[in-house]
Amino acid sequence: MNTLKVKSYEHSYDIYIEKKLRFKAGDQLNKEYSQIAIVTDEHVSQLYLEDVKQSIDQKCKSFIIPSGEQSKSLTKYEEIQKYLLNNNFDRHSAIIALGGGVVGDLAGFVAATYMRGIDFIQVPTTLLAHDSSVGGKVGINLLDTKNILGSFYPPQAVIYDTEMLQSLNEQELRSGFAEMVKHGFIFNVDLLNELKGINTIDPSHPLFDQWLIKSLSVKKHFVEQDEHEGNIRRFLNFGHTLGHAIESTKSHVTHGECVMYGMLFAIYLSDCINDKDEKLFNEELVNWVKNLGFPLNLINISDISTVSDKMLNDKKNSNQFINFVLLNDLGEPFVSPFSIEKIEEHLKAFLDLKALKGV
Ligand SMILES: O=C(O)C(=O)C[C@@H](O)[C@H](O)[C@H](O)COP(=O)(O)O
Repeated sequence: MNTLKVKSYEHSYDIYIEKKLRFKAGDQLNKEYSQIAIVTDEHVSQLYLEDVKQSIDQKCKSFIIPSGEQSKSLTKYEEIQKYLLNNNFDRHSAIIALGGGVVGDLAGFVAATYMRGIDFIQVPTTLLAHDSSVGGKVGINLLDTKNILGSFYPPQAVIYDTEMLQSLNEQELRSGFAEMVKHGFIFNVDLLNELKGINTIDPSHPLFDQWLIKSLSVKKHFVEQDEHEGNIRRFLNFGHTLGHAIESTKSHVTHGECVMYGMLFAIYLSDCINDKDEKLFNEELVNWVKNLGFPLNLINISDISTVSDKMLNDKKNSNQFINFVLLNDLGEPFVSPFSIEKIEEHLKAFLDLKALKGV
């Protein structure tokens, strides 16, 4: 089995990566708990809840939430807390988050705050969750603003059965793939080049698990050095400043699709700042992204004021300046502050690019 150990202030934890791991998820729990609540969503529960439940030889209940981002809410947070309380979950109990980023973020935040913190274990079922299940960021949305209530609360373990990725649809695969590409852009250029060699996202590709491990290793690299995002962890937010703003205003697009669009803008912005002859934003990049099926028409001129308003709520901001993660070069991220007026100007020019308009 492939294992990555992640160091954390609280405790170190392992990421286990192997096909069919859901059938032996229970073996990776290294404690006897008084009770376990598996939090999952309507879709995943039908596919994998029984497999995971059966692998656990401990007292186990389940709580099922509606699938989708709207579940990352105060209402669902409160419902799960009440469920735990009404079912006498104590400090020696645990939560297993079985699902994608929504389940992991919500269940993790519940675990972080119930009785001031109980154990939680991430069992990611999506490609996107390779990113969200590692690093301890847990939280929910408020008033359409992404992840604005939350905490850093590392899991006890991440149990990743990559066979489950085969049940994802194209849009879900794209969503997670964007985060793998992000890890390539900000740190592992070899990974980026390998990913650029493919034109379909296929989790049964013989190298897919290895790419995933490389991507997880980039995440590990940043979170181990700056767990609470005082400095370099901000680089993991590449593409998210615009990405989150778009995501909170559109319902039909996924997190990763918005992040990919946000990365394209950040790359364009990097070129404007760097003023080098060789541009990072080029037609080849746009065509690759387009051929993978990423939507490149997520916003138009009339959306600019709405998304820039949303960007003002970004957690990286300081003194009304929007801190964008940009690239000096591939694998060389840095953070640069912009006024909202400057960003709006750049966004207008970006939307006017021929490469984007041609789609
Ligand atoms: O782990 C991080 O740090 C990241 O920024 C990774 C992001 O890909 C992830 O989407 C994260 O949840 C975003 O966090 P936020 O602080 O921007 O809400």
